[in-house]
Amino acid sequence: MINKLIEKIRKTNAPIVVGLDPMLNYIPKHIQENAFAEFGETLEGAAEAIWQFNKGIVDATYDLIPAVKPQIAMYEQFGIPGLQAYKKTVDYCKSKDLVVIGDIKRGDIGSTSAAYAVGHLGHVQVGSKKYAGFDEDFATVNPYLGSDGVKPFIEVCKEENKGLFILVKTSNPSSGEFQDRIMDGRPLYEWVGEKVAEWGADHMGKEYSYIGAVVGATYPEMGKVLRKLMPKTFILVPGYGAQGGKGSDLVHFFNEDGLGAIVNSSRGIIAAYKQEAYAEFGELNYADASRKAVEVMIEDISGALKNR
Ligand SMILES: O=C(O)c1cc(=O)[nH]c(=O)n1[C@@H]1O[C@H](COP(=O)(O)O)[C@@H](O)[C@H]1O
Repeated sequence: MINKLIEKIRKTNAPIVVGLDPMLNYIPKHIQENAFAEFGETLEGAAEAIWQFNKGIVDATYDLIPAVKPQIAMYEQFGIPGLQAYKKTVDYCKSKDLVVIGDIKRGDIGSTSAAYAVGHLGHVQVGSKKYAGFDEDFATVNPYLGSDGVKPFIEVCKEENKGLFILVKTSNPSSGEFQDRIMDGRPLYEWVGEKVAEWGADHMGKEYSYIGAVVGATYPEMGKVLRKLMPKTFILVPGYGAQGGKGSDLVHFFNEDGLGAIVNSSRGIIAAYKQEAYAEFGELNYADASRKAVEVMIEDISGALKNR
């Protein structure tokens, strides 16, 4: 799957991911009203609204981008109907040939991680039959429980030709509270980065490993160090746009081959129509505003990479 992701990045010339993180307050009124007219002001109504909203964005952007990253919490808040909207979104994006990164941030003791891995990336055995669960292409993993919490995910990726992005240095303001703590002379995130590179070395695609890392756009200096520490690791870089990351901050997340990173923006794309810069589109044309925001993001990142 890492090979497909790289191939699609080359084809689109866009090392970006659109984060499908729908909140009801970003969803245009006409979509909410239609969904509520059919299903009432219920969890089913909310789930229908987020699905219709996502479909509009995917239809307007799929030809420009290699991948999407639905964040499962945004769906889980609407209970079972929300999870059904998550699955519908995953399947629809796959039908549009997009690579789907399930942002599930799981990680537990080995046996529980194995169940998470099967449910999201693998197939579960039911009697003589096997079934896929959510069936994303990649999943995000929290490595805090150590190797035995991560390895079951790696095993399933190997069997199923899937991939991971493992949290190394997160984009949020307090990520340093634990991740930057110095242990044996180096920050914890470097130890984690080194471990991710080690896990990845045994699980290579053609050019990069299918065991990737997550490093926030909001910490460009740390990104530079981690890029060098994990040369064959693909880095998912969230924190662009709504959290303040810009193209010029991101050049060192990429290798000399122009590859090695993929930058996520969620609110900056899906709620673009709410920004002054895209106000001309209006609420009805929210998806066109998202398309424009994708074009601007691609230009910002590729411009920065050209000028480095
Ligand atoms: O794993 C992630 O994707 C992630 C890691 C991280 O360090 N920071 C981070 O923001 N994310 C996710 O990336 C998305 C960022 O959303 P926006 O700030 O709206 O672009 C959310 O889905 C977050 O859960």
